[in-house]
Amino acid sequence: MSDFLIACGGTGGHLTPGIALAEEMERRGYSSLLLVSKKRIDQTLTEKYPQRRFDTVSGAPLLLTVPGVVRFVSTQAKGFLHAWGLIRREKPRLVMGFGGFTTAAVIVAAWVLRVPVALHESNRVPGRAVRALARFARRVYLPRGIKLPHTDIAKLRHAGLPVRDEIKRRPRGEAAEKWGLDPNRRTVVLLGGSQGAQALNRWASAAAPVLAERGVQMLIVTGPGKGDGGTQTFPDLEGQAVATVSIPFCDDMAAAMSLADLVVSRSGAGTLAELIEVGVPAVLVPYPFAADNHQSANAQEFANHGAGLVVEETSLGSLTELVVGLVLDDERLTAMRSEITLIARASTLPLMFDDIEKLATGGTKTSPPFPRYARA
Ligand SMILES: CC(=O)N[C@H]1[C@@H](OP(=O)(O)OP(=O)(O)OC[C@H]2O[C@@H](n3ccc(=O)[nH]c3=O)[C@H](O)[C@@H]2O)O[C@H](CO)[C@@H](O)[C@@H]1O
Repeated sequence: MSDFLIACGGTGGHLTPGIALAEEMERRGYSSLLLVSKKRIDQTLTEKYPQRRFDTVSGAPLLLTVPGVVRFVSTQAKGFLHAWGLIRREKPRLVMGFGGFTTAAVIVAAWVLRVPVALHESNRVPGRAVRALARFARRVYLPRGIKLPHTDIAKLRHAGLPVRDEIKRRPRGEAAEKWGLDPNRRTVVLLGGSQGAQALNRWASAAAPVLAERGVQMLIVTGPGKGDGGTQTFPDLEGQAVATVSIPFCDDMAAAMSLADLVVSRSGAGTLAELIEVGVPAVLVPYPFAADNHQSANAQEFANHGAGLVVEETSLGSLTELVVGLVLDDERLTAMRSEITLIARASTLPLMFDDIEKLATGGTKTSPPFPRYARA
């Protein structure tokens, strides 16, 4: 039995908020089962949480080709049957979906079995899954200011993205030691989302000696399968060695962010929420092929708050100069960090958690207690 089934597979940006929700609900005395995909990133991330219960659900994104549609239908059907069995066995109070291709089958199965459903959209352009599934949900959580057309507004709430308990600022020395870096040097950390970003990795390799010359060290998270990792050193203007460390996957994002004076990153909603939690300014390079260009919308919002800058991938040629200027500019970095503190203070996450708990226990007018679905 699980109080919550949380469908959160497919990318790190879907999975980590699912873990964060499970952590919060555990504090409130509820159990959760997290449903993830069979993708390598899900398996890598889940290994870090042996104390949590995970299950895998089939699913594939909808590609508009004949094999793509066949694969979508067959994996969703398989996912539906599996989810049906799980819901009957686990008897959840609520099924929560964080979007993505593994959400659909689980949400539809829950709706058919009359289990309350809630959805969460983290991006500033709602994804296809959340748009299509909103009709089955009693509640849809959206980023502040984002609308979902054709959906009963009584269902909609604005809320941020839950981040895992471990995502807290840590002592810089401890973080530097983890990767053999110097706690007293300016540091740029490169992040490419959960899959890594080749274009940013190429930029970082070319920029590392230039940054080192100005005394700036780098930690580069290349993404799984996109590099072997290792340490290189380059001289600064006095001939002192400055390190650049590459790692394929970061299992301690709080430490990486705590070490950074400045992050250079893709603008997935997960990374942005974590940057806000740890309080780190960023130069954001949106993934240009994200659905409906949602990473640009995410990045623009972060920049509009004064927390960072946006550079399009087509302008990577100017990125090194911009990063060198910014990471050595104390006044600007301090101003950006204060803006981030203001964003963090405006968080409505506690309200969202209360609301989810109420939905699960039958406590709101818009969410009547589970009709015709009896908890055993
Ligand atoms: C290419 C693509 O479609 N990306 C989407 C994907 O982002 P994607 O999952 O790539 O990136 P996000 O920034 O949203 O989230 C990454 C998550 O993985 C964690 N992490 C990442 C790398 C690592 O080495 N270790 C680690 O733990 C991060 O701490 C974070 O929690 O889902 C997001 C949420 O729908 C979307 O906003 C993104 O546009």
